[in-house]
Amino acid sequence: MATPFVPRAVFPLLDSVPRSYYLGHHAAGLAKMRTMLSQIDLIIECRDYRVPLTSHNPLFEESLAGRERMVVYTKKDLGRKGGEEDNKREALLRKWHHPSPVLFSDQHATRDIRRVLEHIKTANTTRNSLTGSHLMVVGMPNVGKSSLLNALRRVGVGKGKAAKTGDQPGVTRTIARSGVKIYDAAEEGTDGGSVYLMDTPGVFVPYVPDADHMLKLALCGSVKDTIIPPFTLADYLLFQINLYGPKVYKEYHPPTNNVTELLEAIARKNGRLGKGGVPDMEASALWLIQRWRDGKLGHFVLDDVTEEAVEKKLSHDQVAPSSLNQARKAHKEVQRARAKTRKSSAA
Ligand SMILES: Nc1nc2c(ncn2[C@@H]2O[C@H](COP(=O)(O)OP(=O)(O)OP(=O)(O)O)[C@@H](O)[C@H]2O)c(=O)[nH]1
Repeated sequence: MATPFVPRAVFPLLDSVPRSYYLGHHAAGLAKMRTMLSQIDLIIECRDYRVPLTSHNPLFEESLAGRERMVVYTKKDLGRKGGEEDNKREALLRKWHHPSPVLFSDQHATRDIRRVLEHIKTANTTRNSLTGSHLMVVGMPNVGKSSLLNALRRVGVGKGKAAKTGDQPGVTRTIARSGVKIYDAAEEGTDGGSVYLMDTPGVFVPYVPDADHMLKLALCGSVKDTIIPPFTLADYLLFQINLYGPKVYKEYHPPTNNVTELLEAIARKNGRLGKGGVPDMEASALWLIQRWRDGKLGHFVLDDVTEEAVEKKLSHDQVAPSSLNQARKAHKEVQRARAKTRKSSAA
């Protein structure tokens, strides 16, 4: 009888995975957001539904404190299975962010977008009806900020796309002079002014605590695909898929923990062969990753959201170095300590 498949319980901690992706336009964007804060009535913070804990950026807490906030978990369609587990997770996230409202959205689901709009309007009735309300959408790179802005505009004022979107991070790099109208009070005949939403560039955390965080964020597209080798990322994806359900790739290979075997099978089936019929592993790795990002290899959440995990995250953020220089220093210290350990064990 064949032995049952056992997925890997842990993924090896890889020292080679970079732990920072804090770019010039992230820092510049954040600095600009800070200067604009006094004109902003409400901040919409976007986080990725698939990584609710990992896509939390303490920089926003630190830099944009003191403003009313709403948290929107984007790309719900890619993470939600539609069961009790999802309800439990969502309840926990609501508790975590209380008293800020928490919403979950799929950019194409008009019902979700309408719900976000309703919350915005409720907050808006208490504001200045002459100048209107000015909102800012913030979040990690590629989390779906511009898409949310476009969806709110579509549902709110029935107009087309105003912000450029794309499947790689860094499409929005600057902040426009004025916001985009997403609600017209005169047209609707309501109290409170119209609502304008300002798009901002995605801002990455200065320094992620470990390789696992970086791999999750890279899988969700917060990091450019050139930063982590596709083979490593595909291996991490396979590790995650196997925990969820290894049958999703059954048309290519039976359940396996060996990414080389799976990528070779994909290359053969998709005809991605190089000279002499050698499987193109990189092309297959990128294809596998993209297929998951498109929601074609299962819908699941990469973070394990429990009371304990939320507590841990909160206490880590409180003690973790948040400034970039401190973060770099801490990273170098860790590297030095590792090198020292390696040297002494080699001696
Ligand atoms: N499936 C799904 N995809 C989404 C959703 N929202 C956004 N996306 C996709 O995610 C990718 C990134 O979306 P953007 O709106 O450009 O993300 P951003 O946060 O503005 O990105 P930056 O410019 O890096 O700050 C695009 O390919 C979108 O089509 C969603 O609700 N569901």
